[in-house]
Amino acid sequence: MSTVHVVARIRPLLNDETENNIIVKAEGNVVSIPNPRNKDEIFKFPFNAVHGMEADQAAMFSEVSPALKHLFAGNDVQVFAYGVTGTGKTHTMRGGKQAAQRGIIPRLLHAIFRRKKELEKKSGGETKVSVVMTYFEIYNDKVFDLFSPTSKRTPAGLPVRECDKKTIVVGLTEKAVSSPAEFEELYDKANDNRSTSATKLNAHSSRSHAITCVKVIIEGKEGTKAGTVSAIDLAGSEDNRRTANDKERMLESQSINRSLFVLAQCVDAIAKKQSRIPFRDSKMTRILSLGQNNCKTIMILNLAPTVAYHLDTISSLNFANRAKKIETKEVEHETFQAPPPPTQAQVAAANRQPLRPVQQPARLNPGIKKPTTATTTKSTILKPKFAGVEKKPLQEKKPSQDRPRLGFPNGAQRPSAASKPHAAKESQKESGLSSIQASIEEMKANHQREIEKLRKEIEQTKEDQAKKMEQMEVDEKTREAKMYCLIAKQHTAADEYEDAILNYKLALKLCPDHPKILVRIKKLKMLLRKAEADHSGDSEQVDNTHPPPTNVSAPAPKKSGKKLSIFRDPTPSPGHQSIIRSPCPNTPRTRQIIQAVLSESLPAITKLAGIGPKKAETIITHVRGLKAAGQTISSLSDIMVIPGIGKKQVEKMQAGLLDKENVNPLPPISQKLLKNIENVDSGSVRLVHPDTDLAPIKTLASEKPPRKRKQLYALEDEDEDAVQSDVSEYVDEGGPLYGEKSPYQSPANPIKRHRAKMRKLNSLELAEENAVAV
Ligand SMILES: Nc1ncnc2c1ncn2[C@@H]1O[C@H](COP(=O)(O)OP(=O)(O)OP(=O)(O)O)[C@@H](O)[C@H]1O
Repeated sequence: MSTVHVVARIRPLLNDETENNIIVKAEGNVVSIPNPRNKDEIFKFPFNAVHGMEADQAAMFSEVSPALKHLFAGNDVQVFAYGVTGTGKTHTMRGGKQAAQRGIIPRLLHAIFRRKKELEKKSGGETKVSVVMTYFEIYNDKVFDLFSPTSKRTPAGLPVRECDKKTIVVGLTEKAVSSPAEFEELYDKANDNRSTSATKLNAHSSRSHAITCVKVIIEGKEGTKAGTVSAIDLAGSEDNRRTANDKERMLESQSINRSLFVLAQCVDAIAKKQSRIPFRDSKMTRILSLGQNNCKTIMILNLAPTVAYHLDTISSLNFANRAKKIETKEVEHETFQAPPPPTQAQVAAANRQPLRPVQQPARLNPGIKKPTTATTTKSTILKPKFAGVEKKPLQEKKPSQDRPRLGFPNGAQRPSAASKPHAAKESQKESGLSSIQASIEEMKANHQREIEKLRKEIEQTKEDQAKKMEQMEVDEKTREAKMYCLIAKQHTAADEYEDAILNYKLALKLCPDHPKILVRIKKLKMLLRKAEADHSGDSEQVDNTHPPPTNVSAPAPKKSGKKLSIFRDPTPSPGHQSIIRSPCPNTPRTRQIIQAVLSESLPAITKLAGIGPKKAETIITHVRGLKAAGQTISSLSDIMVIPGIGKKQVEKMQAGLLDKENVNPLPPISQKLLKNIENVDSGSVRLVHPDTDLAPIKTLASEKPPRKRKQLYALEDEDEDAVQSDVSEYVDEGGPLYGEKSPYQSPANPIKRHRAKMRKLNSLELAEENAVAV
């Protein structure tokens, strides 16, 4: 009976690691590491051997080579490397290509072939040694043959079966190997099939547990015996907060961590001598069957020296501390006569010995004797001298002679356990205590990490909520500002610049310093100033130059946008043609409505859409009242306030006019223009604003009057359009304020406006020509 032989190896510093970060030290056969919670307290973990950073590959193999004797005696040997990712497991087991860098597995094979040669030579050819090999990996809890190409893999992997209480991988390729060179070739090729990837912690991280099984069959005079050495390069546990793994790597990592967790649980259960050991919870533990295989087991504990791995290193040390207590019985295989050539199942079966926990031998393998108390005692006595953690403070405070102390000063040697059984017991107790203490520390640290994580998550959630609230506020403001802008546009469309400015100012309060709103306000203010300035001058001009139409009084210009009007120069010089543009208060449609209203004529007013005789009478009464008070109607808003006439009614009137215009083949504008041209006197052009109610001139009806009307409308509406279009463009630009199109968007887009301008120029030229011709 022997325990698992645990050898710790501390890897050297990597390029990105510095000496002042070293915390793990090799002191004889003890690994020392500070308590993560209290740096002054040093934990000490004794093992069968400890190799420091300077240890080479040959030194590591020296820990394994004695097991060759057992192998050639027909025993099984198991070597496995355990440790966190990036601690040097693959380096230890496989190593590099150069002879000095070769790891345990190639060195084992070389040693096997050397011994084979010696044996065969010594026996004078009577003994024949053959070597058969299988190599497979457990990736995401599935078994894949590394001797067969990855393209031949099935998604489910190879099945694992229990046969005669042994774990067998069905369908593995067995390769007979006759020389080290042949092995090297096979091994290198198979390693290409192994699942490795770059992670943040290791550029060539093993994503699987790789298991190399080498069966040595010795045929001699006395019969045949076979021993198998299994070398296992376990994948490393990973802290996924540090790996920055992607989705695929995370899945691998979860599988790796899970299988290692099950392994730790198995080790715990074995150490506590529990009846149920959860081997079947993962394929790796099923195949590894730690402590159940009656074979010599060597565990290489790979450690990183730096503080970055502090907690992981403590976790690994605890695991190894428990694993070293696992007892295994080395059972020599029965020698048998004339063996048939090994079948695939037999080779696989031979990879594992009958498994049974030492404490329940009868249950799993009734053929093997239950260990006696004496055996157990012997095993206990052979426990390492240094057992567990040294607790300096405790030791200094309570140096009582009567009470057993919890630790020893650094470097102090406990008397040999074999010579002093009482001391050995004490040492065992202390070891147990210190390992419990280390576990508690580890648990505390884990809890602390969890709490930290939760705290961060809560903070993050709070931050997110605050951001959401802020965003909601901004959205609300934007919505409100949008509304104000739309109202402002509506006012702009109705030439109510003051109201428009007011609404833009309200929008500006919600979106301070918004450049486009500022520009809009500036423009509107300019327009307002101009309209006010024009108001006085223009009304005089209109009054002077054009008497009001017979039945419609002229509209009074209100604070409104600049409109273009073409009128006769009051003092034209003979032979001189002049075209003078003057601002005009309202759009033609608005003016038409105002004219009708001011006409106080029942038929003219009832012509307006939605106005019946009753409403017309109300309007006439209202207008007369105003006139009596020395006031007049000068804008649509003046009409809106007439009792019984609201905003909707005015919109109806506008819509009605629009419809009429669309069906009228010869609208008054063109007629007015032509009449004026006809009436031109002494060579000067007289183009009037098309408000005058003139009779149609049929002779010139062929000049596509609707187009002319449009041209003039475009001409007159140009500035208003520009404002509207700007607002629309503003909306179209999808600035922070405006997400949707305004229903008040200008009908004329920039191209149309440009075309209208061109048409306007053409029409003016045409008008001039016509005037001259007349
Ligand atoms: N003893 C050593 N001497 C020199 N370099 C080493 C030693 N041990 C490890 N390294 C280097 O450390 C790095 C990580 O080693 P390795 O890939 O063997 O880690 P691992 O434990 O197998 O990681 P994983 O579990 O992710 O596969 C490699 O670059 C390796 O060369």
